[in-house]
Amino acid sequence: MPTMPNLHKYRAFPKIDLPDRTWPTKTIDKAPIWCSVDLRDGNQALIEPMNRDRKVRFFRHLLAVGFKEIEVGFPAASDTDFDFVRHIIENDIIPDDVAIQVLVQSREELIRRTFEAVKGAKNVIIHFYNSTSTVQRRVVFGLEQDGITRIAVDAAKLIRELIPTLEGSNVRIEYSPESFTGTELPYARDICHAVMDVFEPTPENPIIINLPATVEMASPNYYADQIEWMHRNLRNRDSVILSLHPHNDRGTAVAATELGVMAGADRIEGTLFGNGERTGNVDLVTLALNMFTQGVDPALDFSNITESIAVAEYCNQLPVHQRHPYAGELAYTAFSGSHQDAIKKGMAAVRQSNDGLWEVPYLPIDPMDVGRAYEGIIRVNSQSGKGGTAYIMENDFGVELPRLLQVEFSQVVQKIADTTGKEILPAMIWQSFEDTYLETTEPFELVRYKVTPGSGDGMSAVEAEVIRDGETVTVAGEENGPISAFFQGMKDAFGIRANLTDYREHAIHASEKGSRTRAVCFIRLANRHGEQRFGVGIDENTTTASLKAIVSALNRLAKV
Ligand SMILES: CC(=O)SCCNC(=O)CCNC(=O)[C@H](O)C(C)(C)COP(=O)(O)OP(=O)(O)OC[C@H]1O[C@@H](n2cnc3c(N)ncnc32)[C@H](O)[C@@H]1OP(=O)(O)O
Ligand SMILES: CC(C)C(=O)C(=O)O
Ligand SMILES: [Mg+2]
Repeated sequence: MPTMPNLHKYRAFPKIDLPDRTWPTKTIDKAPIWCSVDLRDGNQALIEPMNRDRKVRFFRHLLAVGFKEIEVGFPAASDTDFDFVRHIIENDIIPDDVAIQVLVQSREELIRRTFEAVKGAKNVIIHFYNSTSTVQRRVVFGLEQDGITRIAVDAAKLIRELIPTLEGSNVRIEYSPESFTGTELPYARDICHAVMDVFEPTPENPIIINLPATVEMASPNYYADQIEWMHRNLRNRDSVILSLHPHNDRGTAVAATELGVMAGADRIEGTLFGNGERTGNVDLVTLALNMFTQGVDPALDFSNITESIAVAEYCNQLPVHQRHPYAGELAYTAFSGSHQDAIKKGMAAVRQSNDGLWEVPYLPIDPMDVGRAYEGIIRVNSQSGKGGTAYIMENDFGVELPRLLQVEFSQVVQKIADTTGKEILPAMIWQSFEDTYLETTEPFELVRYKVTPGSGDGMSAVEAEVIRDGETVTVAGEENGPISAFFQGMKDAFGIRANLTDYREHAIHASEKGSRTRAVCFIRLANRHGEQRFGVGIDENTTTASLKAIVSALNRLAKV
C-alpha cells in the first residue's frame, strides 16, 4: 500500500535524451544578464497588486541595485499598469541605460494597447508569449501545434508591423513559449524558429528567447538538459539571447537556474527574494549572492540587504522569511553551542589572518558584506554553550572571560535557559553576570581601602574596611603588592584558608561617548578542599577592580 493516497494520479517526468550533456562540468564564472520581473510576475501574484507609489518605489530600488532590464508590468491588463508605465516614461524616471520590458499575450488588441503604453520610452523590450505545452494546447486552447504556432506568428507579425510606431525608441523583442518545460523540445524549438523567422534577428539585434519553467515540474537536471538542448538546437544562436524564467514549485528554482546557466543560458528573469506565482519566481538575491560566495562579481549590488528587504516587504506586503538565504533575520544567527564555538574561533582567525579570505564555519559570507552587523550572529538559549555566552560578553560588553570562567558562567546561563525555555538576551546575560560575580555582598563587602608603602623595599600595605555579616571589620596586610596584601589581610582577619590559583585582567575600552576605560579583573581561588571559584571585579581603578575580584571570589567560595 502506498503511504500517500492517490499516488496513481502522478507520473514521472519523461526522460530527456541528451547523453552527451556538457553542463555538469561547467562552472558559472560571470554574471548573466539580469531582468527583474518583480513589477509584473511578482506583482500579478500579490494579494493586493502594487499601486503606482509602491511600483515607483520598487522600480527606483531595482535601479539602485543595478538592474538594466526591468519588466515593469502588463500594461494591457489594467489601468494601474498602463498608467505606471506612462508615469515613468513621462516623468523621465528611466535612466538612459535601462530598458523597460512589458509583457503581453499574443492577442491583437492587447498588443496594440501595449504599444500605446510604451510610446516615448528610450529602450523597450516587447515581451509576448503564448502557451505551448501539451496540456495547455489540449485543455486551454484546444489546438494542435500548427494552431499554437499560428497564434505566435500572427502576434509576431503584428508586433513587427507596429515597431515603426515607436520611432525614436530602441525596441527589442522577447518571445516566451510559456509552459516551456511541459513542451516537447522539438516543438519548442520550431515555434521559436517560426517567431525568429518573422523578426530576422542578427547578432547586432538579437531576439530574447525566454524559456520559462512556468511551473517547475522536475528536478533541476531536467531543466538543465532542456536548456542545453535548446542552446544546441536553436539556429542562429549568436542572434539569440537565451533567457531563463524559472518558478519554484518544487523548491529548486535556484538550483535549476544555476544549472540552466551552466547549460548555456545568457539571461535570468526572477524577483527579489523569490516573490511570484504560487511558490514564487526564482530568487535573484540568492542567485546573485551565491555567485558572490564563489568570488564572481554578481553585477548586482546587495550590500544593503536591509533596504532591499524593506522595499520588497513594503511593496509586496509580504514578509521575507527569517530563514531566507543571505537575507533572513536569522540567516547569520547560531543558537547551537558547537556552531557558536566554531564561529567565535573562525572570527578570531579571520581577524588574525592576512590573506583577506572569509573562512568562518557556518557563515557562508561575512554579514557585513550585505550591510548586516555582527550583533545577532550568536544568540543564546538552552542549545547554546560556553562559546556563545563568551562571545556576547566580549562582543557586547568588552569582557573577555578566561576559558575556565566561561565554563563556570555558562552553567549559570544554561540554568536560566533551561528554567525559562526562552532565549537569553544579552542584557539578561549581563544581569546574571552582575548578580553572580559583581554584586556579591555576602558574607563579605568591601567598603573602602587604603594602600601605603610597606615597611620593606617593594612592599605594599593595605588597610581596608570590610563588612562581614553586617559587622564592619578592619583588615590589614603587608605583602609585595596591594592585591596579595589585601588577600593576606582577609585570610588573617577571617581565618580563611584559600589559595590564589589564577589572576588576569584587561581593559574594557570605553564604548560610548562619555564613558571611561575600566579594568576587569578575574581572580580564581581554591579552598582547602581544592574547590575553585572565580571572582570578578570591574572598576576604573585597577587595584580596586582586583580587590573587588578577591571579595567576589571569597563570597562565591563561601557558598560552595
Ligand atoms: C505564466 C504567466 O505569468 S502569463 C501572464 C499572466 N498574467 C496575467 O494574466 C495578468 C494580467 N492578465 C489580465 O489582466 C487578463 O488576463 C487580461 C486583461 C490580459 C486578459 O483578460 P481576458 O480577456 O479576460 O482573458 P483571459 O486572461 O481570461 O484569457 C483567456 C483567453 O485568452 C487566451 N489566451 C491566454 N493567454 C494567451 C496568450 N498568451 N496568447 C493568446 N491568447 C491567450 C485564452 O485561450 C482565452 O481565450 P478564450 O477566451 O478564447 O477561451
Ligand atoms: C510570461 C511567462 C514568461 C511567465 O511568467 C511564465 O511562464 O512563468
Ligand atoms: Mg512567470
